[in-house]
Amino acid sequence: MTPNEDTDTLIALVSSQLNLPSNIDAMLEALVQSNGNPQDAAKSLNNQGKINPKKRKQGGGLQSWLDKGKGSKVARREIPEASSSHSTRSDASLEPVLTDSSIPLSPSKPSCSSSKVPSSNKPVVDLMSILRQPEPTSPKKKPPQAPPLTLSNPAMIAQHVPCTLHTSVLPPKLASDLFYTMLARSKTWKRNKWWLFERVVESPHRTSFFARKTDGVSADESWQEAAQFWYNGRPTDPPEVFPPEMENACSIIERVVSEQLRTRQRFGLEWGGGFGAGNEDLLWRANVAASNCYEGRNESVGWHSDQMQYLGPYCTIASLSLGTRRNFSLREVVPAHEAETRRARTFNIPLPHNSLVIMHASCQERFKHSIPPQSSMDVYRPAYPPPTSTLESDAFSNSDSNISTSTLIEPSNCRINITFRFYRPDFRPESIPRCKCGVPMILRADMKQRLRDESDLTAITADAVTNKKEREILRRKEPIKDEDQSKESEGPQGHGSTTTYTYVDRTDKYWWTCYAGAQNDGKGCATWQVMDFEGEGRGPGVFQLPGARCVSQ
Ligand SMILES: O=C(O)CCC(=O)C(=O)O
Ligand SMILES: [Fe+2]
Repeated sequence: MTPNEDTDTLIALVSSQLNLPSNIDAMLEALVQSNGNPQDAAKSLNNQGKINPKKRKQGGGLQSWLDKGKGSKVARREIPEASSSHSTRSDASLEPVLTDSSIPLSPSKPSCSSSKVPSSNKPVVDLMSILRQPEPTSPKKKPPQAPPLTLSNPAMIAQHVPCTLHTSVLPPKLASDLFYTMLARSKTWKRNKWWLFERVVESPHRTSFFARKTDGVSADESWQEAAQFWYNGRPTDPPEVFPPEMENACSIIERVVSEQLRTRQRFGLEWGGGFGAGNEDLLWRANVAASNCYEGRNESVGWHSDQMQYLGPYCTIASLSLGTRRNFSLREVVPAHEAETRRARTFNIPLPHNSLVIMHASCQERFKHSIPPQSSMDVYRPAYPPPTSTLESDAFSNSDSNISTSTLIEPSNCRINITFRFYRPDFRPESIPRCKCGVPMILRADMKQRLRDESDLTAITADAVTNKKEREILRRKEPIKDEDQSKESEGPQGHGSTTTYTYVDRTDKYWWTCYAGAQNDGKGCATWQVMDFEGEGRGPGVFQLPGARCVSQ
C-alpha cells in the first residue's frame, strides 16, 4: 500500500461530498487544513466558496491538459509547491493544473534533498484511523450506488473484474508447508511506514519483500533499490531469497498464469519479451514476490493499486492466499466523464486457504483493491503438522521440548498472502527516471482518460477480431481452454511459439511522478513527466512483436 493511493481515497471521499466540482489542489489543501478528515475538508470547501467551477476542466485527465497548446510539446513539468507539498497525488483525480488563483501559492522552493526515514518525533498513527468514512451528507443527487456484491464463483469474477480465481492451486501438503514457513518468517516482517498529511502512518499488517535466486535477480544489486521501494523508499535489508517451498509454489503458479494468459486479450504495452532459455512455454514468470501477514480479523490493507514502476504497464500479479479466509475487495476507479452517470461498486471475493487470485492486465490501471477488516473470521485449521524446518523457529517454540509434531497442529488466526510479480527488464531500477529530489519516480496511469468501460471495449474488440475462437472468448469474458490458437501468426521470440498476438490499444497514458514525500516529511518536488515508452527505450511490448496486430481500431 502506498501513500498515493491513500490520498486517492481521501480525495474521492472529499469529492463525493462537494456541492460543486473542485480541483485536486483545492481538495488537498482543504484536507491538510482539516487534518486529513475528508468530511471537514468537504465542509470547508463548500462553506468557504473556495471552488471556482469555471476553472474546472471538463473531461480532465492528462491528455486534455497536454492538448491545451502550451503544454503539448513539453513533457517535463513542475507543479507549484503549494499545490503539491505532498507527493500524495491522486490517480483518480490528478489534474496537472499549473496555476490556479484560488489556491495560495507558496514562494518556497521544493525542499527535499534526500529521502529519509520518517522522524520519530511525531506520533505514528494507524492508517485506518485517518481513513474515516464520512456521513453521507451531500445534497447533490448522485447516481445510484449498487450495494457491494460478493463474487462467489469464477464466472461472476470474470464478469465483473479483470481477475481470475483458482482454488486448491497447490498440492495440499505444499500449501500447508508454505503457510508454516511464511508464518514463522513473518515474526520479523515490518509494518510499512510513510508520511501522509504531516503524520507518519503505519500499515495495519506486516510485510516483506523477496527476490528469486534464479535469473540473477538477487545477485544484481540494483534490485536492492526495488526492495526499498516496497517499503515506500525506506532503507531496508536486502530482499529475502525465495525459500524452497515458495520456489516450488512459484513454478506451479507460473504455469497456471501462463495458461490463463493464453486465453486472454493482451494489451499493447504488456511485456512481450521472452523469459530465457528453457522457459519458452511460459507467457509469464515471477522474479520477485511480496508477502503480507494479517493477524486477526482487524489487520488489513487499505484501498490501493500496486506501484507499477518496475512492473510496467498492464502487469499481471498472481496473489496466493494461505491460512484464514479473508475477503479481497475490488472497486473500479470510474473515469471522470462517467462520474455523473455511474458509481463504482465494491466487489468482494472470499479467498480460502490455497487459492490464487490473478490480477490481470488493466487491474492496476482500472481498479483499486483492499483487504478490509472483518467483523468476524473463521480460524484456519491446518490439515498437516508444521514441517520440521519450521519447528526450530521461534514461532513454534514450546517450553516442552519433547512435544510431538502432531500436537502442534493448532488453529491459526493468520492469513499469509504472497503476491508473485514480474519486474520487467525494461523497467530495471537504473532505467527509472529520478525527480529533482534525486529519488526514483513512480509510474502512474491516467485513470481519468479512459475512454470506454470494459463492456464497450469488449464489444468493439469482438467486432474487430476475426479469429472465431477469440471472439467467443471476448464475448463470454470467461477463460476458455484454447486448443487451436494462432495458426495464423508466427510466434514471437521467446514468448511462446503458438500464440496469436492480437492486442487492444486503449491509448492510455502513463506518467512518472515524484515520490520523495513518502519518506521526507511529506515534502516532494512534484516533478512529473509523461512516460514515452519507445523514447525511453522500453520494450518489447506485445504491440512490437512480429505478427502482432491491434484489434481496437
Ligand atoms: O493480501 C492481499 O491479498 C493483497 C495484498 C496487496 O494488495 C499488496 O501486497 O499489494
Ligand atoms: Fe496490492
